[in-house]
Amino acid sequence: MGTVVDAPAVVAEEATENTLGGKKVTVVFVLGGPGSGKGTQCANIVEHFGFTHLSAGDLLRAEIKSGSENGTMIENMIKEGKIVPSEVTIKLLQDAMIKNENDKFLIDGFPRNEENRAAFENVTKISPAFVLFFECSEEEMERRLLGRNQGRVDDNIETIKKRFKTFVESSLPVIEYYSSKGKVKKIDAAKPIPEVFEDVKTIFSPYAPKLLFGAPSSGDHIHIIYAYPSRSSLFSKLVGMWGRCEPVSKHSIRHASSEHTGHWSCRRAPARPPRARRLNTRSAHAHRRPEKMTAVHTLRPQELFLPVEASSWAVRSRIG
Ligand SMILES: Nc1ncnc2c1ncn2[C@@H]1O[C@H](COP(=O)(O)OP(=O)(O)O)[C@@H](O)[C@H]1O
Ligand SMILES: O=c1ccn([C@@H]2O[C@H](COP(=O)(O)OP(=O)(O)O)[C@@H](O)[C@H]2O)c(=O)[nH]1
Repeated sequence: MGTVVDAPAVVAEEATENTLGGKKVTVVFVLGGPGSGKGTQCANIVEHFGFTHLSAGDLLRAEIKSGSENGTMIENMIKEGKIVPSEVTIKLLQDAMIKNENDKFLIDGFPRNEENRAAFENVTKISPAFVLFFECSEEEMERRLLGRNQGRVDDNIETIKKRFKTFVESSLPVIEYYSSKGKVKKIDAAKPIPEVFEDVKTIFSPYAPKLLFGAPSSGDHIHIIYAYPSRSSLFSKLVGMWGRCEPVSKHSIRHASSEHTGHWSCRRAPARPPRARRLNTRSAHAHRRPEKMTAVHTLRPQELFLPVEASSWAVRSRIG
C-alpha cells in the first residue's frame, strides 16, 4: 500500500503585485452603508495620515457632470440605488490613482459587490492592505442621509431604501469575503464623529508620519528630518501647516524599505500675486520663488531622532 500524501492545498490566487503605473501602492477600502460616515472619516484620515481619498461615488458623479457618454447610464443607476458596471468604476479609480503622485489611497464606497471586487483585483492586481468597515444601524444612517443637504439625487427616502437593500444583498458579501481573509477592521460608526475618529486613528497608527526632527530656524525657514511613508504627502502636510511653503533644497534623500528618510529645507513663499496679475504659470512661479536661499539650521547628531508627530510639532514650534 502506498502512503497517502496530502495533495498540496489549492490556494486561491491573490492579487499581490500592488503596483500601478510603476509605483508600489497601498490601498485601503473604506466600506459601510450609505450615510455611515465614510466620506467624513476619509477627510480626517487624509489630514492626519497623508492618504489620498478616492470616493467612487464622487468619481461617478464627476463623470456625469463631465458630459461623458456614460453619464446618463450612471445617473440612472445612482437614482435607482443600483451598482454601476465594474469596468466604468474601475477605469475611473485606476486613472485617478495613476494620475496622483501619492502612493497611499483610500478607496471609499468600492467594491460594492463581489463582481466589483474580483474585477478590481484582476484588472489592477491590487489587493487592499485592509478594509475599514463602518458599522451603523439603518435608522441612524437614514437620519444622516436625510440631513446631508448636498443636493444629491439619491438622498431621498425612496432611493435610500433601495440603497440599503443593495448594501445588504450585494455589499455585505464583500465584507464577509475580506473578513474570511482576516482583513476587515470594524468600526462602531454610530458614535459621534470625533469618537469614531479616535478608533480610526488607532487603526491607522502604523501610517502616522514620524517627524524625526523639526526645528524652526532663522526667519521663516524650517529644517526637518523625517521618516514618512511618502515624501509628497509630507510636503502637502507642510503646505497645509504653513499656507504656502516651498522646498529650497533637498539632501540625502535615502530610500529605506518603504520609507523615505532625508531632510528638506523649506521656507515660506511670499504671498501669491492677485489672480489678475498671474498672466501665465511661468511668471506666477517666478514671482513666488524666494529670492535667495539663506543659511539653514545645521543639525547636530544629538538633535536627530526626536520623535514628534507632525501635528503636535506644528503646535510646539508655533508655526501654522
Ligand atoms: N459619526 C457621525 N455622527 C453623526 N453624523 C455623522 C457622523 N458621520 C458623518 N455624519 C454626517 O452624516 C452625513 C453622511 O456622512 P458621509 O460621511 O457623507 O457618509 P457616507 O460617505 O458613508 O455616505 C453627513 O452629513 C455627515 O456630516
Ligand atoms: O463603486 C461604486 C460607488 C458608487 N456607486 C453608485 O453611487 C451611489 C452613491 O455612492 P456613494 O458611495 O457616493 O454614496 P453612499 O452610498 O455612501 O451615500 C451608489 O448608491 C451607487 O449607485 C456605484 O455604482 N459604484
